[in-house]
Amino acid sequence: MDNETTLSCTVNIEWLNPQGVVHRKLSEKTAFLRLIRNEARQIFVEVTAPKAAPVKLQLKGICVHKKFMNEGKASIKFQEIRCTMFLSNAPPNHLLMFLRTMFVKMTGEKSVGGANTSLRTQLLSNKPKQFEEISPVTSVEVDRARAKASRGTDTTPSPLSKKRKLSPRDGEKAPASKKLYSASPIPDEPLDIEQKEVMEACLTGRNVFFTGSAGTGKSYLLRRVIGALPPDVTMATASTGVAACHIGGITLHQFAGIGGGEATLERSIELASRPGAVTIWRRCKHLIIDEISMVDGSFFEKIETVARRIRRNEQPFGGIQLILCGDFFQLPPVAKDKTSMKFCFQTEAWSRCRLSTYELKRVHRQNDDEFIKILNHVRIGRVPEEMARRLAETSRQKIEKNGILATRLCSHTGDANVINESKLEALSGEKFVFTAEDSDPHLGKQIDQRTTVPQKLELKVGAQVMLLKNISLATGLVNGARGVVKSFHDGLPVVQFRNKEYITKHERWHVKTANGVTLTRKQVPLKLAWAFSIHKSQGLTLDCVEMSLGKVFEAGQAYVALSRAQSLDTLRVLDFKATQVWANESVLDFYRTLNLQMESMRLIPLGRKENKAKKIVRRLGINSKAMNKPLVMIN
Ligand SMILES: Nc1ncnc2c1ncn2[C@@H]1O[C@H](COP(=O)(O)OP(=O)(O)OP(=O)(O)O)[C@@H](O)[C@H]1O
Ligand SMILES: [Mg+2]
Repeated sequence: MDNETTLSCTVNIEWLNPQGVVHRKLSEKTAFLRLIRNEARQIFVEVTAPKAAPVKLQLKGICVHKKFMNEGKASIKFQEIRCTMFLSNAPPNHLLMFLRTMFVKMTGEKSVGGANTSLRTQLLSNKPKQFEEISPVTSVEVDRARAKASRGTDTTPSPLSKKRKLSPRDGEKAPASKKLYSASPIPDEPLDIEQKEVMEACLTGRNVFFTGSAGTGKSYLLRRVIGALPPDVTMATASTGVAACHIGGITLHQFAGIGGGEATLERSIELASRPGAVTIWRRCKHLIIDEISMVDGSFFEKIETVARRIRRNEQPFGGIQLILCGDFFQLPPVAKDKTSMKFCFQTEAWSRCRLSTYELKRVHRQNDDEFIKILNHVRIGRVPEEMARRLAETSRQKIEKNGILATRLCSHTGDANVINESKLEALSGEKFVFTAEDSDPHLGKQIDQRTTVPQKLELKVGAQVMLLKNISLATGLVNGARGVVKSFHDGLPVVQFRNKEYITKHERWHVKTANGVTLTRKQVPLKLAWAFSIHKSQGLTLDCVEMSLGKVFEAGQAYVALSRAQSLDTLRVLDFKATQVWANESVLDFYRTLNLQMESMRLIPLGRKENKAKKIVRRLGINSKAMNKPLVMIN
């Protein structure tokens, strides 16, 4: 497996002659890169591939193009030897770690007798010739490299900026790459122990389903799993557009290419056999689906068959690794006919996939124990009287701060739109209109489906807004932060957030379509936030929320709404009644069986676990119809 000093990916190397013509090439779909050091402490990157002789290139005077690092791509230009190495299809997080090690080691390298050792000194040296693998970076090295990089010393590798491309010998140092010199290049918190276990299972290639209550970090973990898999063969999807944006993916429907799923199986196979769709189906090795609770079981079954037929492989999903995540206690699939609706776990396809199942228990969204306890009861639809009273009491709370009003969560989408439009109209003052610049104006609809960034945004002073980009973690200017428009400066909105006033500027969003084309939208990072629908809020963490649950119409809808809040203090529930909260019976059965199986797994030695689990389920008379076959559990 890759670590900080090694990387597996596709590698293309081109050597140019003095006239700038390529005179030698190396092209390896799966190559292995290693950072090594010789006896003179010079650093090299070594490329090995199954059928080619190893290539060692000294990392000296290099320029690194890393703009597309998040897509698993980068290039390293070795200026002195006129050679460029193109890396692609690298797991983005591994690529980031690899480049960081390279930058830190090169920058931190002591120059006395080190990287700058002359050829003469080397030849005269009687040290035995040998290469050794570079050790992982330490925090001391990071600090030393950061300090040195800010001074722009000779050994600092440069990101390839526009300026350098024009005049590579201008001698001026490009700014050091902040991300690559940071203590933790992956800007998030470390995974907790349960999340790590799931991550490991996902990387072994097994089919995995992981669940857990709202806020246990399922989507967070999923983003990390996506970052650890090769992007060209990994399809990150979710059942809804908002959830897909949250993990930087596309909707499952967009991926499948069979329309809404109403077509017959034969017609669906025809649709998936069209040139664009078929390539995606054949290329895919890892299919990731977030918010699996909202995927209609019939659609899941259909795409499972389509996958086998298109890929001409009778293994479940035609041999694609499945990584599924979600909480079936949250919103069910949107179905016109409720009687025929089924959850994915009620299908034969689900059983065939023999999913290793995990449940995350540690809640990260809330850290208020009382609230977590209440939410756990709401989740299963059993709210004791004193908890119902506690929720009802929040109706009198004042949760507004600095003019930022609570976001109203509505059970119906139409209501949310009406509230936002009418509140904006009611404000006096000039209306400012911000129209997004799209890289391809004809594909604006596709960008709409892939981001929550509006094409047309109308604002006035006093408008309640939500931030749509991570600007600064330290000051709380993060995706989802709530604010109010204070004024306009040079035509751009100035927004008061909880702790900070911020003058917005245009930001860019890059989205990838199913066939790999990158589309860009440039817009101010805001959207109106007087109200959202509960369906659109699934998966989000919200700052300050208010709701009336009188009109909820789905099992789990009240749970989704309540669990968006981070604490009881930032929540206001108007007219709460315990009857507004209920769970679906099949879901309750599914989780009861799951818990029993998990419990039995813990008690019984490996090998006898499945039979014993079945026995327990039978003995307790639990309805196991919800699950056609026992799940495979991994301890
Ligand atoms: N290991 C972690 N350390 C710190 N914070 C974490 C960790 N995992 C998740 N979080 C934070 O917890 C919050 C909830 O995470 P996330 O949205 O992934 O939960 P979820 O299980 O997907 O919830 P939902 O079921 O509502 O979609 C986020 O703010 C996320 O950044
Ligand atoms: Mg989520």
